[in-house]
Amino acid sequence: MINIAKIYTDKDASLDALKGKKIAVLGYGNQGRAWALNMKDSGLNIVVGLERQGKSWEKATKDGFKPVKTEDAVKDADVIIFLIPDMVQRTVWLEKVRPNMKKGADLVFAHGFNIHFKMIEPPTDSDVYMVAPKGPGDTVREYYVAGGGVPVLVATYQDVSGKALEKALAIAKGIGATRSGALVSSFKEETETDLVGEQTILVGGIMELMKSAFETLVEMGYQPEVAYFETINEVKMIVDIIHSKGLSGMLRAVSDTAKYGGITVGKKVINEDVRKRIREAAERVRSGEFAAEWVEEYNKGMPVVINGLKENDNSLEQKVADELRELIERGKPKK
Ligand SMILES: NC(=O)C1=CN([C@@H]2O[C@H](COP(=O)(O)OP(=O)(O)OC[C@H]3O[C@@H](n4cnc5c(N)ncnc54)[C@H](O)[C@@H]3O)[C@@H](O)[C@H]2O)C=CC1
Ligand SMILES: CC(=O)[C@](C)(O)C(=O)O
Ligand SMILES: [Mg+2]
Ligand SMILES: [Mg+2]
Repeated sequence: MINIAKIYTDKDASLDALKGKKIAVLGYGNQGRAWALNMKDSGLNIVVGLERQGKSWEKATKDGFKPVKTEDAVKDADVIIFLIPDMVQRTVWLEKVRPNMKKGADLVFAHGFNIHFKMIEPPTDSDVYMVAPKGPGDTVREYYVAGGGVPVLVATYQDVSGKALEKALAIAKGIGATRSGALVSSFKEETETDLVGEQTILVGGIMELMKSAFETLVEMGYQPEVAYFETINEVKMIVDIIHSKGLSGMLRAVSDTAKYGGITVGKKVINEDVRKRIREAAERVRSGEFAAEWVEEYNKGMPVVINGLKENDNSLEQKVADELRELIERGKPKK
C-alpha cells in the first residue's frame, strides 16, 4: 500500500484568512496574470506590482487592474506574492520589497527555488509559504474560467502566525486549485521535483524525444509532415488519454499491435541508461550544482537559453508546425 497524501479540496479550504487583506501580486506574466485574475474573480483584494510600464503593464490594465510600481504595491500589502522570474526575485527582494514592505507581511512563492537555495533570506517575523501550481499559467486561468482548477503543492517555510497553511490554502482556493486538490509538500520537495520534472520529462525529455523520433524519420526519407503527425502532433492525444485514465487506460485505448510494440521497444529506447541519467540530473539538482550553473548562465545574459530558442525557431519541426497549424486548429473540438 502507498501512503495516501493529505489532499485539501474546496470543502477544507476557506478564503476567510485572506478576505479584506491587501494582496500584492508581483509580476503579470505566465502565472501572475492567471493568479491575479482568478483571485480577483474569487473576491480577493489584489494589487498588481510591476517594475515599470511596458507590455505587462498594458496587459494588466487591459484586464482591469491598475498596476503600480513594485515598491508601491508592497508598501501596505499584507501578502506579497512573487510571480516574477526566479532569477530576478533576489534582486527585486533586496532592492524593492525588503526596504518597503510592512513588518511581518507574508511572503508567498509559486516555486521554492529562491528560498530553498537561500537566495532570499526572509525576515524571521514573516510567514513564508508556497502555492505551486502543477501546470502552466495559461492552464491555471483556462481551467478556472471553465469552472475547474489546476492542482497545487502547498508548503510552509516559516509559520510565525500559526496560520501559514490556512493562508496557503486560501490562495489555493482563490486561484481555483482546491476545486481539484492541494497536496501538502515542502519547499525542498517541490523545488527539487519541479526542477527534475522540467529537465527530464516535461520540457527537456519530451522535447528531445520528439526531436529524436521526428528527425530520425525525416533522415530516413519519410515526409516531414507525416513524421510531424506521428511524433509530435499525436502525442497530445495519447497524453490526454493518460491524463484522464492513466497509463493502463492508454494501453487499453491503443491497438494490440501498438501495445506489443510499445511494451517491447519502449524499454529498449528508454533503457537503464536513461534512468541512470535521470538520476544524475536529480543528484545535480539536489546538490545545488544545477542552481549554481543556472545563476551563472543568467548572469551572463542567458546565451544558452537564447541559442536554444533560436535553434528551435529555425528547426524543421517548427516549420512543419507552422505549416500544419491551420489544419490542426481546424480539427480541434469546438467549445
Ligand atoms: N511558467 C509557469 O507556468 C510556472 C511558473 N512557476 C513559478 O512562478 C514564478 C513566475 O514564473 P512565470 O510566471 O513563468 O514568470 P514570467 O517569466 O512569465 O514573469 C514575467 C513577469 O515578471 C515581470 N518582471 C520581469 N522582470 C522583472 C523585474 N526585474 N522586476 C519586476 N518585475 C519583473 C515581467 O514584467 C512580467 O510581468 C516563478 O517562480 C516560476 O518558477 C510555477 C509553476 C509554473
Ligand atoms: C509549467 C511548470 O510547472 C514548470 C515547467 O515547472 C515551469 O514553467 O517552471
Ligand atoms: Mg512546474
Ligand atoms: Mg518549474
